[in-house]
Parts: sequence; structure tokens; C-alpha cells
Amino acid sequence: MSVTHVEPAGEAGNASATPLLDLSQVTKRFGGLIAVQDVDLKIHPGEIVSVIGPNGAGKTTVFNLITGIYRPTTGDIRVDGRSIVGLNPDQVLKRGLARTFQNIRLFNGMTVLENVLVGQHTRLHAGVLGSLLRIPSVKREEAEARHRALELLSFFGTSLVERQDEYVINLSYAERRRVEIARALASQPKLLLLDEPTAGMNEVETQEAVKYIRRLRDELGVAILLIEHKLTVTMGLSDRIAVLDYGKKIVEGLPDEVRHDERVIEAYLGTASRTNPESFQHSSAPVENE
Ligand SMILES: Nc1ncnc2c1ncn2[C@@H]1O[C@H](COP(=O)(O)OP(=O)(O)OP(=O)(O)O)[C@@H](O)[C@H]1O
Repeated sequence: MSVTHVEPAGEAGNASATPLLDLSQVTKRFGGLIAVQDVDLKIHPGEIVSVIGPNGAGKTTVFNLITGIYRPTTGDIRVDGRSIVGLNPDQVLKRGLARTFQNIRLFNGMTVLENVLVGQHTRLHAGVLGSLLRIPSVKREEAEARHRALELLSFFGTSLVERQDEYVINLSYAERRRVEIARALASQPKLLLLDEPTAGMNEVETQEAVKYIRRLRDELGVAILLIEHKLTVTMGLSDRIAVLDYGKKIVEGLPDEVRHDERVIEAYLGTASRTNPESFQHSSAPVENE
């Protein structure tokens, strides 16, 4: 796969390098409601960063701001030093940011392979006319796209490759999550935003997801920004964790720092967690929904 490998973050010098993603004083208002307020967040190449916080803290809004679904009311969002404010989601994708959604968004009437092929649309050159006339260069491009899509599916082992012609609706929830990630990877992103990638998964599936998310970074060099509620996932995976509460970033630090921070315990964990820190869970864990 031709995704450039990038050294994992935390290396000396990273702090001074231009961040891959740089949110600066980002605020989003919906009428009188301030969903996100003055949030600063930097992600460097090869980092895995989690955004956590209670229900309604502003996590998904941050994702929607980064990916061009919403425009910040104030503040700036830069990718490799260039502002992306005002770009639409397709343009943001072309700048190297791909995402998955809290509720899986696949084309259920398409096969596994077709769903991943759709993810490559930003990289294909054939126009409508070329496709209709089936000119040789288009056929070649289609064959290459198919080859790349199968390569992406094989990142998750052989099962999705074997089921490439199956409609995604017939796959298990965990498998559909993988297809969604494969489709996001098809645009060759520098940064992948994963919105609750283990929601609705059992323990075994969750641990498998943790492994492949780490491999995305280690083997493909893709930086990852994660919204995730499960302690085992965020603590085990993240280089850094940013905590939102009522739209503001109240803490940012290493997993161990965040875990023991009083402000986080107050805001997110509630007093119950003082007696049981392992209960670092969302109060209403999301269930599978489409
Ligand atoms: N399009 C919108 N219009 C109005 N209010 C919105 C909109 N999107 C989000 N909000 C509000 O902004 C706040 C932050 O919502 P957001 O979905 O970002 O929180 P969250 O941290 O992702 O929550 P959860 O963990 O429950 O998914 C909430 O009060 C929400 O109701």
C-alpha cells in the first residue's frame, strides 16, 4: 500500500514541527448554545490522540468542524500549516483527512469491495465520458483501483477479501466497522478520525479493534484522532488524551495524567469512579444503530 510511513509521535523535535492538524481557539455556536469553546488541539504525524468527555461535551462537533461539516464560528483549523476553514467535506478529504462515523455509514446495497472502491473516488481521474466509453486508460485505472481496494481489505486479514462480493448488510457489525475503515483508508489519508470505533462491540471485538487501530499507525503511518468512551481503548492506545467538558478542553495529557486528574474525575467519571477508576465509561454506552 502506498501510504507513506511516518515515525510515531513523541519523538524529539515533533513538538516544534508544523502539526499535521492544528485547531486554534476554535469555537462553534448553535444559536445561543456554545457547543465548542476556544479549543486548541494539535496532532502530529504518527500520533494517536483521543478526545473524551461526557455526553454533549462537544466531541462530535469537533469532528464535524475538522471535517468541514460545520464551519467554526471563530478560530482556525490548519492542516500542514494551511487553513481548511471554509472547505467542504470533500475538499477536506482531499487534504488528507478521512473519517468514520459513530453510526456506520456504508452503502448497504453495495458489496464490500464496491464500498471500498467508492472511497477511492477522490483519487481517480476518469471522467464520466471516459467511464462510459470504457477507454483503455479507464479500464486500467479501474483494475488498479480494484487491486488497491483488495489490498486495503487484506489489512484486516483474509475474511473481508473472501467476502468481497458480499453485500455489507450481511456482515457482522464488527466487520462493517472494518469495511468503513478500509473505505476511509482508500483516500490515502494522513489523518484518520474515528468516531467511537468500538461502540457496540463485545470485549473480543474491541480488543481486535485496538490491535488494528494501532497497526494503522505503526504499519501505515496514519495519525489517528479518536472519540472513544472505553477506558481500555483510550488508555491503551493514546499518545495523548484531550478532555472536553461543556465544549471546553479542560485537560490534555498522557493517559496516566488524565486518568488521575481531579478535573476529569469530577467532570467525566463522577464520584462513583473514585472508588472504582475502572468504571471510566460512558454513562449510556452507545449501542449498535444504523
Ligand atoms: N447541529 C446542531 N444544532 C444544535 N445543537 C447542536 C448541534 N450539534 C450538536 N449540538 C449540541 O452541541 C452540544 C455538543 O454536542 P456533541 O454531539 O458534539 O457532543 P458529544 O460530546 O459528541 O456527545 P455524545 O458523547 O453524546 O455523542 C450538545 O449540547 C448538542 O446538543
